[in-house]
Amino acid sequence: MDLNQTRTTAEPFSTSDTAMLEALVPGFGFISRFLMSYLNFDITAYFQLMIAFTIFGATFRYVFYFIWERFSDFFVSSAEIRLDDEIFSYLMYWVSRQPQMRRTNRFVAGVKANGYISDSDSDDEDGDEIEDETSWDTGDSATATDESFDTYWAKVVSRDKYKTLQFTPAQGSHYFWYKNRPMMLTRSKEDGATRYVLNNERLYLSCLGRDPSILKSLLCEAQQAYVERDGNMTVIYRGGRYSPGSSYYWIRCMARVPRPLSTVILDQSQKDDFVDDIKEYLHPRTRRWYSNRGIPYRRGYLLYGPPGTGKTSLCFAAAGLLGLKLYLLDLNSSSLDEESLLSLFADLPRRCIVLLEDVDSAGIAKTRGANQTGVTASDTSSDEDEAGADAKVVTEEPKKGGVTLSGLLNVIDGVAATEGRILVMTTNHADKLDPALLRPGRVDMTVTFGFTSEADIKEMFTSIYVTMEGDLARNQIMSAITNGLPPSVTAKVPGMMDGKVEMKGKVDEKDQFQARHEALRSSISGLAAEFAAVVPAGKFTAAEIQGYLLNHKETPRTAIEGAAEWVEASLEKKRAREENENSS
Ligand SMILES: Nc1ncnc2c1ncn2[C@@H]1O[C@H](COP(=O)(O)OP(=O)(O)OP(=O)(O)O)[C@@H](O)[C@H]1O
Repeated sequence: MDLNQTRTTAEPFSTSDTAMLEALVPGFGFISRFLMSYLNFDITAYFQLMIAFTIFGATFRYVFYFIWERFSDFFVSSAEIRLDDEIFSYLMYWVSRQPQMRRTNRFVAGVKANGYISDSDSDDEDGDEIEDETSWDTGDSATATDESFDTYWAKVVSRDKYKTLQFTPAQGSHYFWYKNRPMMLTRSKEDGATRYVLNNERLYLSCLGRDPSILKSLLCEAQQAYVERDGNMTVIYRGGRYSPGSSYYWIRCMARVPRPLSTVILDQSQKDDFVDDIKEYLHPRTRRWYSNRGIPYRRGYLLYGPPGTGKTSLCFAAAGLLGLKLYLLDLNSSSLDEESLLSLFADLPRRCIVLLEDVDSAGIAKTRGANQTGVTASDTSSDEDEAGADAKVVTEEPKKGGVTLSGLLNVIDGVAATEGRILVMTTNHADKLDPALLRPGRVDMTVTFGFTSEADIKEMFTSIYVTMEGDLARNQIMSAITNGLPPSVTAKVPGMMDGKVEMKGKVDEKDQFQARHEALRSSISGLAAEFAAVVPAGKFTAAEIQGYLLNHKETPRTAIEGAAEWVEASLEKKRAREENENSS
């Protein structure tokens, strides 16, 4: 066949057409020449057909989407879930646990449950810890030697190298069955998403039919699954950002075992007053009472005292006792501005505790100029102070970055401030705080923490050395009940000889534990008195005493013997620090 002739007769395009095609479809000339020379196939002869197919395809696609959209409007129910809402985490958590979803061939792999909660939130971690501990404990306590620890530790270390992989569906649509109904989950990134992966993601959950109740029931189930994994743990959120430059959210950071209030060493009446006041505030009649009188339903507390005296511990214990979530916010962050603060407070649930730690160091205390006077919460009820303070708010110069005092005051009790939350602020220097921050309505109760009294020291000692039921695996309770106490101590405890428990007949293990526990506790109280006689009252914080005792946590006798030396060294250090501070 004459190639030149074929080309001239079959070529329906002029040179300029071919040039245009080359511009539209890069490589067109090369492909067409290649097909012609090797396969003797003239692509240009079919070009019109191809264009017709393309137009048909595009039209079909458009029509298909048009019909699908109309169909969806009438026959599909759909729920949109946004990233900045907690329900996003509920659904991701639920989805990541669905066997059908685990089989999807397009997924996001990660070591976090869904990428929206922090590492420490890994819900399985605590469980693993307990499992490991139990498997270590189940050996005979007498043989719980270095060797068994080494085995346990090798297991923990090797497991920690491998974080559990979690899989969530990738962007696009995924289909699954829920309660015998076909469902579709679409994960998409909306316009405006930045290079940060997490920005602006949405989930769409759809089902056939105009009745959305199946979607609501799935979302409720997801919420239940998410909430149930916390059990009675105290859930802690912190105000933070998913990425630099993005907005502030409350990010769930962990769920911790609640701290019993009894483990916080503080005057019992102070503890009772604090907790009773919160309980009274949370009572539904109080809410009615506030609203009937037009008083904003808010309550604020100031926990004031030297570092390490138990302010945070009390707040955490109260949250655990009342089953409230704890929201932590660091006012020192320079990226936190007033708008973020407002939106964070607006996002708070109705009942929760917001903890602002060390408000004195947040910079807001120093923005009010030099005319500050030493003020405590009790001073603040004076109208004069209040008026003066509020007047100062108006003249305050806005700070560059960070939160200003007026910004904080607005959030706490401005017109747009949220109602129902409990605000707890802690400080080491109440005198540095502006009176406006401390006035009633913002701070309604002050709890003062101080150095340990003699009774506190005894209580700390007892709480460290007494064996608690939860400390040990069940089969270790009896043998380890002596808790390292030397025979000289345990021999004096009824029913206990040379550190061993006398078993008289078959007695319920738990009752025996209780009886021995009581006996041992009274014997430890003797040691506690000895310790308290050496450690002077009013000189040390609970954290300091706890720190010392933890160095001898198995050997109370050694702790008592070394106490005098520790007291002297610690007091000397304190004196030197004070002198340093005074001279500088
Ligand atoms: N009153 C207390 N009762 C029991 N434990 C305490 C007490 N005070 C401090 N501790 C222990 O000391 C450590 C620090 O306590 P915590 O964080 O509550 O002190 P803080 O007063 O909030 O300190 P800071 O002002 O530095 O934040 C914790 O491990 C806690 O268990």
